[in-house]
Amino acid sequence: MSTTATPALQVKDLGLKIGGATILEDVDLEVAQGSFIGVIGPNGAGKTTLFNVVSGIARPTSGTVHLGGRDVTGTSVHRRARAGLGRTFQTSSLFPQLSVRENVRMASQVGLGGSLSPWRFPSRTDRATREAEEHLGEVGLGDKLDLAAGSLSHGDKRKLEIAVLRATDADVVLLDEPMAGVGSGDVAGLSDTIRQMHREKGSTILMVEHHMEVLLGLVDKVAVMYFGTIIAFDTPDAIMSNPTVQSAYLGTSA
Ligand SMILES: Nc1ncnc2c1ncn2[C@@H]1O[C@H](COP(=O)(O)OP(=O)(O)OP(=O)(O)O)[C@@H](O)[C@H]1O
Repeated sequence: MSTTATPALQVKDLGLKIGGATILEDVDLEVAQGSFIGVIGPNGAGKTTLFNVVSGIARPTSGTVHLGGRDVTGTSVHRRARAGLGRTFQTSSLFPQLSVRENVRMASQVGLGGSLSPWRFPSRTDRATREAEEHLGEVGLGDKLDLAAGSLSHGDKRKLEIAVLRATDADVVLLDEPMAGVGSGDVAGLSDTIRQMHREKGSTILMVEHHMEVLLGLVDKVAVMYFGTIIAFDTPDAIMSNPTVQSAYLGTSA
């Protein structure tokens, strides 16, 4: 199989049972390299759980996860991050007391192959700082480098998370509701930032987002989850006119 034909991410027959409850069942998804996939579905459909299984936070009870053709099903979160997987969470994962620059610099340092010990690779640390400032300029936080991350507005925190992701140099990026809690004035800017990350870096992106207008404006394909499984995976137009999707999820208000 040629490299370009290898999917960036492949989940096969994925299942997760917790206690007596089936959270995921028979989830199959093949994501081509460089594509941008939206993941939608009603509350509790299993979207975040799928991201948790893909990133290694949760272990599936059946099925496999492959990243770039490599089986990572039993591996740790850390190992998957090293294999090029990055993600954001519904709630922020920033270091609130550290500066905006420092949050991204640490990610850059790791992305450059260094450790988190600044005294061990001083030259890399300098490069990491330069890169961090570049990424922060790209997301529109160039004038907030020295502020504590915790003092930023919600919209700016989400931009900072995107800058952190860019710095980690992740090939496959999972964005979990990046627009949640973002004010209407920040939605377009954040959406542009995500689009830019996808286009310039060629990252493969999977994004859970309830803000349908934003999602449909960004993605190539949409996966629809319903009761722990994927009931449709197609282009936005095909999804919007799919009768199964309409009756299961979108309803008459779509
Ligand atoms: N650790 C757990 N223990 C028990 N049930 C869980 C656990 N994690 C998730 N669930 C259940 O699994 C189902 C799927 O949850 P999940 O958060 O993945 O849904 P979601 O599609 O992301 O929802 P939302 O859009 O509201 O974020 C829910 O019914 C949830 O209560």
